[in-house]
Amino acid sequence: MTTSTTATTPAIELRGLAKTFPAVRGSHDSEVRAVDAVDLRIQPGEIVAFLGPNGAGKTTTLDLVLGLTEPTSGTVEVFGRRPREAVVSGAVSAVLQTGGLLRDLTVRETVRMIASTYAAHSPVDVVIDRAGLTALADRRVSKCSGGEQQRLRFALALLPDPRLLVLDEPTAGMDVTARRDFWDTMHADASAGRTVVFATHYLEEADAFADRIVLIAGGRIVADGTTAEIRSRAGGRTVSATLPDHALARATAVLRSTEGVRTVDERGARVVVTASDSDAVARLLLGELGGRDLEIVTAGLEQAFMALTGDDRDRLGDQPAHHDEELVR
Ligand SMILES: Nc1ncnc2c1ncn2[C@@H]1O[C@H](COP(=O)(O)OP(=O)(O)OP(=O)(O)O)[C@@H](O)[C@H]1O
Repeated sequence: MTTSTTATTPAIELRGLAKTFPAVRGSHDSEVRAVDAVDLRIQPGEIVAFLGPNGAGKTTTLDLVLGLTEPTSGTVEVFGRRPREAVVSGAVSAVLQTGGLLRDLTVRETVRMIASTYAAHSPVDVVIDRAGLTALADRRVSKCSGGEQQRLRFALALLPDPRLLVLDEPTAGMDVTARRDFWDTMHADASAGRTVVFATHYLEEADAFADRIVLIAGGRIVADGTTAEIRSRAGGRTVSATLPDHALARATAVLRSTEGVRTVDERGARVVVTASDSDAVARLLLGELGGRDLEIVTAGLEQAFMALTGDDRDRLGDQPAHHDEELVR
C-alpha cells in the first residue's frame, strides 16, 4: 500500500461538509440538504459503516469522499489530499453498486483489462484470489451472479492496493448467503490493515463487520461510535422486576421521579423501566421497592436505530429504492 503520508494523517477528514441539490419540482422546499454540516474523522485502519435509511445522505457523502461531486460548502480530505488526487494516486478506490462491467469478458480478462490502465498494480491472480474468484476466473461476466459480479468489482477495486476502500451498498440485491460470502472475503482482506468505509441499510452488516458505526439521518450524523456505544446511547437498558400488588402504584411513582429514568410501564405484576443508569434502578427495585425476579436487558441495535433516526424500521433492511439488479449495464 502507498505510504506517502504519515500514519497520523486521517484517512478521511470532513469539516463542515454540506451538499445541497435543487428540490424536485412540486416540493415545498427550495433545496434538498443531502449532507448538512458534517464533521467526521476516520483514522487509517478503521472499518466504518455509514448506516441510515433511504435518502439519509450516505451515497452523497461517499461521492464527496471520492471526488465524484463537489461540496456546496466545507472540505473533504483523503489522506490529507483532495479526493480526486487521492483517487488518481491509487490511495483510494471504490466498489459502487452497479455498472462498469462488460458482459462478454471473463472474470480474468476483466481484471487484466482494468489492470492495464494502472501504471502499477497488484498481480491479477492475487486480486482474483483475494476476492474469492479463482474458481470463476474463466467464467464470462454475463454468467456470474449478482454477488459474484460484486466480488469482481471488489477485485477491480483492489488492483491499485488502495489504503482506503469505499463501498456503497456493496451487497444490495444479494441473498443472505451471497452477503455472508462477500463479507467473509472482505473480513479477510480488511484484516491486512486497509481502511474500509461502507454504506449500508442493513443493521446486521454494520454490526457484524464494522468497528464503528456512523448513523446518518437527514444529512446529519445522529450517532457515532461502536455498536455497543450506539445501543447504550440510544436505548440505555431496560430493567424489569415483579412487585407485590400493593407496592406497584407507589413504585411506579417513585421510579417516574427518579433521575435518568426515561419510561416506566406496568405489565401485570411487573414494572418495566428504561433508564440511563440501570444499576441504580436495579438497586432501587430490589431494595426500597421490594421487587424480585429482576431482569436487565440491553436495548437492541434496531431499537437504537429507531430512537436515533426516527426511522420506520420496516424500510431498513429492505432493498434500496434505486438499486439495480440488472446483470450488467
Ligand atoms: N443528484 C441529485 N439531485 C437531487 N437530489 C439528490 C441528488 N442526489 C441525491 N439527492 C437527494 O439527496 C438526499 C440524500 O440522498 P443519498 O442518495 O445521498 O441518500 P442515501 O442515504 O445514500 O440513500 P439510499 O440509501 O436510498 O441510497 C435524498 O433526499 C436524495 O433524494
